[in-house]
Amino acid sequence: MRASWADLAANSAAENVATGSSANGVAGDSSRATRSAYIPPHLRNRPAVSVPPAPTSAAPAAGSGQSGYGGSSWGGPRNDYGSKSGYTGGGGRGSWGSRGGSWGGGRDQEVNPFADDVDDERTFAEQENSGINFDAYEDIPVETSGQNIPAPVNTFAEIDLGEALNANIRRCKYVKPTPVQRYSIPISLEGRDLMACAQTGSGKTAAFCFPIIYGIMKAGQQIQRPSRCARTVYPLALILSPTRELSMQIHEEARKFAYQTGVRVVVAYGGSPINQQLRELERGVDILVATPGRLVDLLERARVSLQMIRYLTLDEADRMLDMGFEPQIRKIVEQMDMPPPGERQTMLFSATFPKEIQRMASDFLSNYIFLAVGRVGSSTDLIVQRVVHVHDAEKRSYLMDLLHAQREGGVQGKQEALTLVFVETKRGADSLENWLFTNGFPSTSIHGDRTQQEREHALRSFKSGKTPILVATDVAARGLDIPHVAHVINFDLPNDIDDYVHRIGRTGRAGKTGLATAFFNDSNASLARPLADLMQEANQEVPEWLSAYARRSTYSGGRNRRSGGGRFGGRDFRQEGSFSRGGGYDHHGGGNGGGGSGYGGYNSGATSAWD
Ligand SMILES: Nc1ncnc2c1ncn2[C@@H]1O[C@H](COP(=O)(O)OP(=O)(O)OP(=O)(O)O)[C@@H](O)[C@H]1O
Repeated sequence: MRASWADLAANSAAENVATGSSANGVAGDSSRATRSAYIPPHLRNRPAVSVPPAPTSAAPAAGSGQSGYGGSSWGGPRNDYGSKSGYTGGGGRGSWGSRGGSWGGGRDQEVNPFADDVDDERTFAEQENSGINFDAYEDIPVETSGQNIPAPVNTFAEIDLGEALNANIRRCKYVKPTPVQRYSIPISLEGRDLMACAQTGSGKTAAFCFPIIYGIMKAGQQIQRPSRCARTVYPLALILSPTRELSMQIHEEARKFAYQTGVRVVVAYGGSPINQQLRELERGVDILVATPGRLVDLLERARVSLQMIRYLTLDEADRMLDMGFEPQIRKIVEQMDMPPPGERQTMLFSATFPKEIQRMASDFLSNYIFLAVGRVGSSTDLIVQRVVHVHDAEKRSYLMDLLHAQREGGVQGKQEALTLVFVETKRGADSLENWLFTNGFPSTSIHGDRTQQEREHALRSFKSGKTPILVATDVAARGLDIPHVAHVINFDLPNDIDDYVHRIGRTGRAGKTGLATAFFNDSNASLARPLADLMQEANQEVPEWLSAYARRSTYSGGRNRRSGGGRFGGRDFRQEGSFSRGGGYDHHGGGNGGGGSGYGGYNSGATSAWD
């Protein structure tokens, strides 16, 4: 068993144990409550109609006559909390308590989730999102397949998401939808099930959050939840992700999108005190973001019921249905009280979708649309990939050279740039972090043997630039959206090419450019061919020695057959003759159309980098 899988196994195991450790960074951040009155600089002097400022006092927006949803008089979805919750509905914008707020008397104030953005602005001069290079997305290949596929949109204005959500989109400084958003939001708004495969850093989180938030806002009062006997809560949407940090991140993003919409988002993940999470749940939950282990714990304690789930999202869905997580996911989705496919809406998202996983995932879906959004198919590809031949014994000194060069010249001119170094084992991470530190490179590490507090502290320290080098196992490979990661170094390469795709995707996000360097030697020979192919498809320079490795490697199939081929991280397995369900379906190639060779099968029995 590889240590990187052990990381996750450790997570899972820990999720079933309520630790006695003190409050973690997410929930225990007392400074946030006091920041709710602060209006960040980028929101000052804006006309109120364009971006409603954060509330500055306990006086709620609810009852102001403004509707949080499109102008209708929507009373908010909170019908299972009654007077106990302190939420009074009555206006479009429900308000919940800040974390420290008292929940029995009066109406609590919803904490402004945009307040933290100010910290980023102070640390890094460059601001995100508004400067996104959308031209790079113009020639992106897109494929959709399935029946009656809704048309894509070009602008957010074409989609009716309601004023409150639109205001949050503006607060996030999203000017245009990204390609995956252009296609998937109309599909999801029509209530269709979806399997979406789109490149790393292309905005999948918003793509699944917007329709869920809108759907809950729209359903509003019509949703009748069971009366709250005992202390069971009934979320309407469930978003599952494989790691604690990713769940925390999705929660933070979703809270921004749901700000002042009346939709309440709560997170539950292992390694931090369950009682605190239970308290948050008791205050009401519409959207529950969770890791599987902690959710199973909550379900077994009957503190959460899935009976009212209308929306189910698996982020990093291929990972969630991989061997490690599949039993837990099946338990949650098929063996508890969740409505079956067809009665709930199911959305699966990832940057990679092996065909065998697609086949398994189709159990969870009903008449779904497959969406593949490819990489940018030109030399403007956002991540520059380099691979260097380095023997194990020389890796440290090579790394040192790279870091010195980076310090002197900056990566792509960015002095403040962050560097993420992936290693194979937890011990290897500790050892490399220590070595870097003693050699004058402030660094930290994240892996499954560190406590949750240590992991969160490490991530904060890295994000802030205090320790601009993060040594990580695969626990940090998926989903984490850390601005200013300019360089990803695969000190140890993974066994699985899809893991490589996710790792390098920690840079070059949201239209920005990034650099990925891989240390390759004989022990990585099995990766030579898929790596050379991937680099070639992305218009990267493939060194002659790597091509020679690739030619020599006997191609045995298995996990390293990339399922997407060409410019996609995955293509609809139903396109293959073997698919027999459901009859005919439409198939559209968008952008530059299809193309790509496609590797065909995927051997679920093969070991992955997570094992
Ligand atoms: N329409 C948009 N305009 C500008 N920025 C956007 C837009 N949508 C999302 N973003 C930003 O793009 C970044 C990447 O988004 P996100 O983390 O959702 O990517 P992802 O596709 O889920 O990546 P991964 O596959 O690595 O999980 C985030 O910082 C997000 O705020």
